[in-house]
Amino acid sequence: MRYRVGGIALLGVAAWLLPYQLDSYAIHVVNVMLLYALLAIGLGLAMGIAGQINLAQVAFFGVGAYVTAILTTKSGWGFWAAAVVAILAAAAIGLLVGTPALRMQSHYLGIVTLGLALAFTNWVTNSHLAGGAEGITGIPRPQLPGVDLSSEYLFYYVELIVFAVALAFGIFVVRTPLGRRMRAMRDDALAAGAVGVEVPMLRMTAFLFAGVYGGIAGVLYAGLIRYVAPETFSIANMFLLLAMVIIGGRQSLVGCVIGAISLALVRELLVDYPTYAQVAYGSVVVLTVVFAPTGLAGLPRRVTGWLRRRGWLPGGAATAGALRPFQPYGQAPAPQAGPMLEVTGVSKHFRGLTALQDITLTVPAGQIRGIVGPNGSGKTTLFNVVSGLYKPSAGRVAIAGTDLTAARPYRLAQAGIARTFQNLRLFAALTVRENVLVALDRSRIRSIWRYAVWQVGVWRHDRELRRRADQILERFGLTDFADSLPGALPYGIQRRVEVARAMAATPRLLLLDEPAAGLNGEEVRQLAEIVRSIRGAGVTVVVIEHNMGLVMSLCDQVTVLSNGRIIADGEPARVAVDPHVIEAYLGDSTVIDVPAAEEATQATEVKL
Ligand SMILES: Nc1ncnc2c1ncn2[C@@H]1O[C@H](COP(=O)(O)OP(=O)(O)OP(=O)(O)O)[C@@H](O)[C@H]1O
Repeated sequence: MRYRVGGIALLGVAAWLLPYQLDSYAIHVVNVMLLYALLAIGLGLAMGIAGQINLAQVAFFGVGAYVTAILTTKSGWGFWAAAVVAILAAAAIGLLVGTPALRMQSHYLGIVTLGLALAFTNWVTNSHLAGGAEGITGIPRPQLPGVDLSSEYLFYYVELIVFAVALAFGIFVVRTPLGRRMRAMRDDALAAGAVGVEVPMLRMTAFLFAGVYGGIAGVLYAGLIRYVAPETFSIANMFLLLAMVIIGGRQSLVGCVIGAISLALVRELLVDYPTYAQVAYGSVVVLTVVFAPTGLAGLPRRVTGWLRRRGWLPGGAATAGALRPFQPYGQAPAPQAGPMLEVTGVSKHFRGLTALQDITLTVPAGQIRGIVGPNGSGKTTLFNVVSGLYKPSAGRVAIAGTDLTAARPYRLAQAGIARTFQNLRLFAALTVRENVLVALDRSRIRSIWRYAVWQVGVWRHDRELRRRADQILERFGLTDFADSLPGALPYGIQRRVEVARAMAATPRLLLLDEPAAGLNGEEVRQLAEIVRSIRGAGVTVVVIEHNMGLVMSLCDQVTVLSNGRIIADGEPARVAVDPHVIEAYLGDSTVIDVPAAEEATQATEVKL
């Protein structure tokens, strides 16, 4: 930490003294470089951190610059008043461009945002108001009392301060709950929604940030160059910006800055060879994507990892440590009597296929309900409908008496549903602690104003969340793995992390989708203990399982699905000998071998 503060102070001093070493052309180059760095931070936040492909960053830049130019030259506004409106306009355009992200993602979103950026370039090229292809000249010099901003040397200091604040703010966002939720959304939007992350609003927030950073860069550009023209905001420059972010490392804001500065320098060196410059950028991007997908910023970690794997560097076993015993929850008073989950007449059709047909079931509060059935019988589809991932084609779902049919996953998570997934959906680029932290955080997107005006409050909230996350990790015996990435851990531990993450959301209803899949006999025994303790803490549990031993020993009641219909429902022992059930599983009436409850969780599992 001390080294880090020292390093930052040293960089600050170097940046402050830099103009003394530069001639007037060089300081101009540095000023333009800082603008690119600002744009790259905005793009890094939206694309690298939040995973929203944004090819309109150059248009946000243009909106900032053009609004300043138009208001100052055509309406006679002062520079700073125009600057405020320009940044607000860029933020609004950011939100507008972001709306397609509510419906589409990945390359589709890229194409749409690129289209909107092209529309902007076309508009400014053809608009009388924006000065057409010639652009707008005569933007007044920004005034600051006692500072002559017509000097590029002094303008550098304005840019430097804005840049330092913008970078510090970006890093603050990334390291606190908002950035963590954005990273979780980037890794797995579906799982993020299931732990209560307000995915649609968060996507818009990412574009809002991109718009604000673009707008600020645009205002500074207008103040620095005092002339705007369409070619500055062209698609070629958008790709240059994209290259900066990819080369630097889009998941690190410092990486984005390094990329922006490096490529702006290369651009300067190749300014007399524009054809070669394009080829050079393209080649460097391809080489980066192939050999260093995490960009320059990720290189040190990749190199040290490589050296460790070869034994040339000591330590580094991310998974070192032991899974400790689970510490049971305290006994909570029995939850209020009445149904926790009511599914009434639910059907789900996928084009021609009927995955669920008229499903009606009620799970009383405090019960452990098993859902079993042959492969493809509709169990996971039922979970997906209950947890809001699928809209039912018909029927309704109510949680504790409140109708929440087809509510969005994050709404259902906020209403008290948590779930795990059959194929484990942990946030791969977040540590185990961060996975738990995302679920713990109940703050709503409407409180993001605190990031702008009350950072201390955000920081305190984060510290409190970390304290609680460590308690949860301790309860689940995961303390030793708090800083590991989930992918580095054995499968059984990952399954436990997923249960811990679900419980961090303090649910009333926990849905476990095949929690014993891939676990050995001892791990299954521990899982049963954990689930019983969770129920003891007042949480209703619904569990999909193929391990009949576990179902028999754990569940109060079992519902059997076959071909999307309920074919049996009742006490485990009765259901297991139901001829319909046996027929559904085996296609004949051979009685299935069900272990007695007490030996049920032994390794003699009956896999159905
Ligand atoms: N998104 C989807 N699009 C089309 N068909 C789907 C979709 N999701 C599920 N299905 C189909 O619905 C049926 C039920 O699938 P589901 O995954 O719910 O079964 P399951 O009982 O959970 O099976 P398993 O035990 O193998 O997990 C299957 O035929 C499956 O192919």
